[in-house]
Amino acid sequence: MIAVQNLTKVFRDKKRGEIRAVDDVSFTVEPGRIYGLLGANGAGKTTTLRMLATLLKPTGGTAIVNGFDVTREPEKVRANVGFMAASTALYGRLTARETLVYFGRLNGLADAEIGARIGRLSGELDMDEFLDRRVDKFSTGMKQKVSIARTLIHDPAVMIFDEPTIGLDVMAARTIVQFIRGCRERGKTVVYSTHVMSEVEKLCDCVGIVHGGKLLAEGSVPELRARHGEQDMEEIFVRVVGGADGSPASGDLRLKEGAQ
Ligand SMILES: Nc1ncnc2c1ncn2[C@@H]1O[C@H](COP(=O)(O)OP(=O)(O)OP(=O)(O)O)[C@@H](O)[C@H]1O
Repeated sequence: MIAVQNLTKVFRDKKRGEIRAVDDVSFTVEPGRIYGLLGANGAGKTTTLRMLATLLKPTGGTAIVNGFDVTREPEKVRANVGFMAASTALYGRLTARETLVYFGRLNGLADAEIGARIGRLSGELDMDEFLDRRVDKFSTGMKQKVSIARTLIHDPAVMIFDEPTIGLDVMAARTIVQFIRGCRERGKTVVYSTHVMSEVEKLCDCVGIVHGGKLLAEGSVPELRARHGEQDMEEIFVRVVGGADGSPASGDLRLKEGAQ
């Protein structure tokens, strides 16, 4: 489970001054659920996920991940989390299998366990055909699959994906969406960031619309549709974000405040 309360991250930038990248954000994700952070470039998605994965320290607020506090117990959080960053790099000279063995050992797994995990992940992510080829010759989709498998080699309870299908073709993206659904079925707690509306519709049990570091609206896709009297997620997104930018206020802010 993930419980985020009033999470805030302020960066101090020489040129831009104080940037509230994440501003008083609260949400929870239960095991067996997928929470989607939906936002445009610069909304604060990556910063939120990096704090959950203990790669950045919050300026304020708390985040409890699988029972551990990201600030006070970062090692325990890391042991229970798999974080697939948009910028995950791979060693070009290793094969996919060597990469996974390497990260499995780094996570303290025994070789037999690593072998079993590779077999399972490779099947689920459709990697069998290129498992023993060098990573530097891989397509973007193949690399992304290796990145995901590498991130989840220790079978963590909490899985965090930062825009996992960005730049992928339809087939590779489908495999990854299918894979994330499978994680939910196995009871994992999944947080996922994207700006692709159709993926949110297909995948997320709950969607949080973020903009300017703030969580402006939250709910399942059917709830958001009913609240706005609108079927199209893109239209709902534009209304929520537009409301925050000064056009006639959307009801979401008030509804969220009312719910707290
Ligand atoms: N290390 C940093 N120093 C200063 N500002 C930062 C830093 N990291 C992020 N920011 C700023 O914080 C804000 C939120 O960035 P973030 O990367 O979290 O957004 P995002 O929603 O993930 O966007 P994208 O889809 O482009 O990845 C942006 O204004 C960004 O420029």
